[in-house]
Formats: sequence, C-alpha cells, structure tokens
Amino acid sequence: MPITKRTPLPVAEAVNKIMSHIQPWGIEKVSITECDHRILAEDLTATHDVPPFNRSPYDGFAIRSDDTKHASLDHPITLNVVETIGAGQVATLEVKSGTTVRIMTGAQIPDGADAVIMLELVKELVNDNKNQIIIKRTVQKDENISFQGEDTQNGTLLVKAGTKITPGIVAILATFGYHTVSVYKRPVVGILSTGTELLDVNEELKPGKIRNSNAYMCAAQVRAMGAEVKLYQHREDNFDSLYKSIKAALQETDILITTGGVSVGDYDFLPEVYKKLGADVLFNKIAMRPGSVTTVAVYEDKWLFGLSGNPSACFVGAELFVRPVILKGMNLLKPHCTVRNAKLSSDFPKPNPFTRFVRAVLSEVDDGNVVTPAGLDKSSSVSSLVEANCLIVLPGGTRGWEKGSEVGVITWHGEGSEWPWDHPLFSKSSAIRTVEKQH
Ligand SMILES: Nc1nc2c(c(=O)[nH]1)N[C@H]1C(S)=C(S)[C@@H](COP(=O)(O)OP(=O)(O)OC[C@H]3O[C@@H](n4cnc5c(N)ncnc54)[C@H](O)[C@@H]3O)O[C@H]1N2
Ligand code: MOO
Ligand SMILES: [Mg+2]
Repeated sequence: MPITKRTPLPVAEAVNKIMSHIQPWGIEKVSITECDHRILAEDLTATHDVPPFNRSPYDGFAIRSDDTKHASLDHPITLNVVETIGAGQVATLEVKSGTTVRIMTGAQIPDGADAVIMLELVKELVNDNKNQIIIKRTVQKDENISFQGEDTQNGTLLVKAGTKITPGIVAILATFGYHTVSVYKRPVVGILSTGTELLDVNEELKPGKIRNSNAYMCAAQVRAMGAEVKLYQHREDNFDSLYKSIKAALQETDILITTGGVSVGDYDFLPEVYKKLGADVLFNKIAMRPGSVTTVAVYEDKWLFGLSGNPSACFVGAELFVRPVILKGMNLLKPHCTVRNAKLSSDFPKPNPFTRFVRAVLSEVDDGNVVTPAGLDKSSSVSSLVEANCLIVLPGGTRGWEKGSEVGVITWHGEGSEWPWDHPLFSKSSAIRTVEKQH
C-alpha cells in the first residue's frame, strides 16, 4: 500500500534541503569547439596584452606626425613611400622624416611612425619612379593607432569560474590560446516515465491511453539546463518492472527523474520503490501547487526526482528542484530560476492554501513588467505551457489576487539567481485576505 500520510514541507525548506546535499560533478577538459554553454571551472586571465602590439586601425600610411606640422591645403607636404605592409607583416624599415610606410588595417605600426593617415585622405602619385603621397592637413601624434593593451592588459581577470561560456567567452579562449578549457562535468540525467496509460509519441491513441509528453518535455528542460539526457523507455505501473528498471537506470545516471506514480493511488509505486532501494527520501510532499507530491530522494551518490505525472506539475518540479542540483553541482554562481517583479494584469481569484506557481507570460512595458496567467491553471494542463515564460509565485494562505497587485515571478530565462527563497519575493496587495493554511 502506498504511504498516504505525508507532511508538506514549505517550498523554501524543500529547496534548502536539496541545496545542502549537492556535491560538485567534477571537472573535465573539453576542446574549444565543444565548450558552448558549458560552465567554466577556471578563471580566465589575460596572458598577454590585447592588442599585443601597436597596430593600425585603418588602411593608410604610417607617418611621423611631425612631418605634417605645417601641412595645409596651401602647403601640402610630400612623403616617399618606402615599403608596403599588410596585417601579419612587420616593416623592415624605420619611418624616417620625409618617408612613410603604406600600412593595412591590423598591421604593426613600424618603428619611427607615431600616426596613421587613412588612404582616402592622401593623394598618391608616382614621381621619378618613386611612389609618393601628398598630405594637405596636419596629423596629430597617436592619431589612428590602436595601442598595445588598450583592449585588455596582461594579467587582467576577464571571466570568473562558474560562468556559462558564451560566444564572447569563446573569443577570449581563442585570443589567449586555450585550445582546451576546464569546465564542470555535466551530470547524466536519466528520464523514465511511468504509467500504464502511456503511449510513445509515434503511437496512435487508444481508449484510456495518452501519449507520454513528460519525458520529452523534461528532456528538453534538462538539456536547456546544460546536462546530458538519457531517455528511457516508459514503463507500466508494475512494481517489479519499475523497481528493476529504476535500479538499472541508476547504474548509468547521476540523476534519475521519474514522472508519475508518486502520489497515493493504488498504482503509484514510486514510494515503495524508494523504500525497497533504501533511498533517503528528503521529502515527499511540498506545500506548493502544482507539484505537491514531488518527491526527492538520494541513493548512494545519486539523485532520484519523483516528479508528478501531471504535465504542469512535472514542469514546475523540474525547474524548482532539478535545476539547482544540476547547476549548483557545476558551481554555477546563479543556479536557480531568475527572479523578477511584475504587476498582475488581471484578477487571479483562486485561493492559495499552498504557495502557488502560476504559469504566466511576463512582458516588459514602459513602466515595468506585466504578468498575465497563461491558459488553464490546472496541474494536468499541457496547453498552458506553450505561452508560459515564467511562473507567478503566490504565497500560501491567500485567497486571491487583484489586477494591479505586485507579484513575484520566477523564470527559466535569463541570468538565474543565487537564492530566490530566503527573502519573500512576493507580493503585496490590498486584495490579499489570508486564510488558514491547509495541509
Ligand atoms: N487522493 C489523492 N489523489 C491525488 C493526490 C492526493 O494528494 N490525494 N494528489 C494529486 C496531485 S496534486 C497530483 S499532481 C497527482 C500526481 O499523480 P502522480 O504523480 O502519482 O502521477 P500519475 O498518477 O501517474 O498521473 C497523474 C496524471 O498525469 C498523467 N501523466 C502521467 N504520466 C504522464 C506523462 N508521462 N505524460 C503525460 N501525462 C502523464 C496521468 O495520465 C494522470 O492523468 O495525483 C493527484 N491525486
Ligand atoms: O501535485 Mo499536484 O500538481 O499539486 O496538482
Ligand atoms: Mg498517481
């Protein structure tokens, strides 16, 4: 018989419990071509100045500015072109008074030169078989020179460990010669859906059956979190087969997410599976909606997430609880969902005995953020997940919220947050009337 008596834990305590069990996933070296979106396990410090030498930002002529001191429309000056260099070439001659080196963008400024004049601003001619230029204006010392170190100086800390690698960071890696880089390992996350009613995506509907959407949804969420997914064939609600499949999956995964079978029904076998495994169940009831039956357990050095079978509850469980385990284990500085504040665009009249996470659409308007509940607010809803880009967080013990209320919002987009739960995000409104908390 399933365990029917459960004590709901406040969300903050549930997240806290999880955080105190997280171990780092370890470090590995990966190639610069394979490091996108990975989390840096080392600080990136400039190992030389950028640019490493003074260079020309234009196609033009490297000159001595002093030569142009008296140049004007009425008194043009003439310089002899002694050499031509492109980027990657270094001049062999020094620029002496009366001479110039034709220089292309990116080439090192030749010795003797202290300025560059653009091609368009000179007149070129050949005189007596010699290439010459005529300049009709003065050029200041240091004009049009990109100086060594003006971008970055040797020794500057550019990116801290714990940062997600972006294309810009890849440019930094390449600039400083990192063909491999230390990153945090990605945990292998197994996903195994349970339910006799489940069909695979390629199967036709049959009476009483539905297609398994949770596994594919969770896989997409987990990949977006940067972990590796191992998708298992869904299983029927049969204790022996579930126990065997879960035990086997735990051999090859760091985290095993199951969906469904975690509540108190006759065919909800996950609680018994945890028992037989001897897993340490951190909690099996949370004071939240949806996803109140979300169960998290640790077994040896593995994690078991028993997410609800209801699609929206499953989605919320993954964002709230799986996300920080994956990301904190990679030492990401901000492993939780991003936190925002917004104004509610319409009444939300439902009472909230538990903290409620309402799927919603957050949009920025001129005078701040506005948030609108998305679609059917039932934990079984799948359609409300289409538009939703955030969850409104409504504290437990309230009877409903009026349009215009300031509410806290969390979103899986954005930079993440360090710890969204230790201060109330939430939400002031004259509309709140508190109710007795129900368990
Ligand atoms: N007497 C009680 N009944 C229920 C309680 C309770 O406290 N007492 N809790 C309810 C809540 S809240 C939720 S949420 C669900 C959770 O149920 P389970 O996690 O045990 O999930 P199942 O029973 O297997 O399925 C629930 C629902 O979701 C559908 N489902 C399951 N797997 C998938 C999938 N992979 N893809 C799409 N849809 C899936 C399933 O067909 C059911 O409709 O329990 C309530 N009951
Ligand atoms: O766990 Mo249920 O999703 O609270 O409805
Ligand atoms: Mg059930």
